[in-house]
This record gives sequence, C-alpha cells and structure tokens, in this order.
Amino acid sequence: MGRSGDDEGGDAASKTESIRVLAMQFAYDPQSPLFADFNLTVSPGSRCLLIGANGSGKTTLLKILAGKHMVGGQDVVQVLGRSVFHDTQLVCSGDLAYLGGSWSKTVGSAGEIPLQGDFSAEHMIFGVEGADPARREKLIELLDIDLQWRMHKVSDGQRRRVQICMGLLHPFKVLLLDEVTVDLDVVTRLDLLDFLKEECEQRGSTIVYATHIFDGLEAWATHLVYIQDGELKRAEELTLIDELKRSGNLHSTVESWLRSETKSEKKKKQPTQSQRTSSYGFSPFASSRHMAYYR
Ligand SMILES: Nc1ncnc2c1ncn2[C@@H]1O[C@H](COP(=O)(O)OP(=O)(O)OP(=O)(O)O)[C@@H](O)[C@H]1O
Repeated sequence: MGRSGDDEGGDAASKTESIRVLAMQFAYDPQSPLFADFNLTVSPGSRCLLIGANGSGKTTLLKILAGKHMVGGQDVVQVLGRSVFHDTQLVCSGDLAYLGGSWSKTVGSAGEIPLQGDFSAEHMIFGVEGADPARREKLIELLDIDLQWRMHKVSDGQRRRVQICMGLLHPFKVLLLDEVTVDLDVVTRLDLLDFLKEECEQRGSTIVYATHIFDGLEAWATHLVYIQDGELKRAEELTLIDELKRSGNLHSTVESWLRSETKSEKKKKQPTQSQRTSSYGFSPFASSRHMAYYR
C-alpha cells in the first residue's frame, strides 16, 4: 500500500495491487479540483480504513473506485488490473462490490425519502441471481434478517441490513464500504466486521472502508489511508503509525490529525468578513421573501 506515483507500472504490478490510482484528477467544479494528482495503491488482502474530515473526498474516491465516475483514461483508476469504469464485467461478476449511500431517492424539495415500493426482504435477497445458498443463509443469520420484513415499513437499520446482505451475496475480491455500518447496532456491526475479516484472510479479498466510527477497528484494520481536501496525507500499515503505537487508540490518533488540520489549513481558507460581504452583499440569514417559505 502506498502512493503509486513513482511506480513503474505494468502487468506485474497489477498482480500485487488490488487497487491502483495513478495521477488522478477529478473536479465537480473546474475552478477548484477535488483531486489534482492523486496516487494510491492498495495490496491484496488489505483491510484499509479511509479516513478524513467531512468533505475531504472519501465518498467521491470510493465512487470513482467503484467505476461510478469516468476519470481520465483506462490506466488512471484500475481495480484488479482492469479499468473500473470501462470494464463493466468487474461489477457484473461481483468481483468489485460497492456498498454506500442508502436506498432512497431525491424528490424535489422533499429531499431524500426512503423507497416506497412494497417488497419483502425475501423478495429482495432471493432476487439476486447466482448466489450460493449456504452463503446467503449465513448472511441472513449474521445480519438477523426477518425475510417477512416489508421494505417500506422497516427501520433504517433493518433496511440497511438487507442492503448489506444483498451487496455481500457474491464473494467479492474488492469491497468498497462507505460508512454503511452507521445504522447497525453494536452486535451486528461487530459480527459483520468479523465476517469481513474472515473474507480477507481466507480468500485474500481487499476492503476499503470509509468511516468516522473507530470502535474495534484497531484490531480489524491492516492499513490506513488519510486524505485531506482530496490530498493523500498518509497511506500506511496500521502497525507502523507512530502516534498509534504510543496511544494505542485510533480514535484519539485520528482526532489529533483532524484537530491540527482544522487549526491550520482550514482556517486559512475561510473568507474574511469583507470578502463575504462583497460576494453576497448581505447575510444569508437576513430576512428575505424567499427564506419566508422555510419558516
Ligand atoms: N455531487 C456533487 N456536486 C458538487 N460537489 C460535490 C458533490 N458531491 C460532493 N461534492 C463536494 O466534494 C467534496 C468531497 O465530498 P465527499 O462527499 O466526497 O466527502 P466525504 O469525505 O465523503 O465527506 P463526509 O465525511 O461528510 O461523508 C465536498 O466539498 C463536497 O461538497
């Protein structure tokens, strides 16, 4: 695992790297690119935590790794030696799995609302073709899913369990997790993490897991990637992180990184009061006819 910018590339490299990002550039707004020259490699069998403050680019990076955004040419973002965006077989075969977001849709000013279709959990889970029945049973039991649940009536955590179950039905080679354990109760979360660890140890699968919840992850993760405003700050083995060796606590280690980040770079980026006034001309919280609709 590390920064891949200096690598010589080639087929040999793709066999020792599950994920390879080379000089990636990506921008939502062309005026301020999120990723300018981003390089990363993740080796097979790694359980890699993706850490960073809100808005640092974790979700965007995972979506790019999942092939949801086309970024540059075929060499820029590769998973298992194949271009994630161009090689649709990666996802169709189940080799590359992505679990993120929630089952919802955006409806005008109502924002995100859960899907309203009346399907049972059984209908959803057994609708996934080609799943191994033993693996399916194991996941249903692990996630404590009641197959009679109606998907439009269950809680967020219950809906999430069904989503996770479906996402894991096919044995993945690379799994991208975007904070999907946040709705799970503590027992289900720990059981799921154990299952995922087993998958990596037994089958050499690779996991990249973006999260803000660090409970129990010191012993789970093998590597850590820390990004700040789209820039790779750290990519290393957990056992080699000095701060972690001293404190033994991932939460306090990450807290200290994020606090120093807040105090230095972030504050420099804040516009001054006069810049704010000149660009808007008034406070966004001042009374206006438009704002009256939201009172
Ligand atoms: N669809 C979008 N259009 C424009 N900008 C976006 C879009 N999605 C994200 N961004 C911006 O890109 C940056 C990175 O967002 P991203 O969601 O990747 O961050 P994150 O690290 O996952 O944050 P969080 O920890 O809050 O989930 C943010 O500044 C965000 O405002």
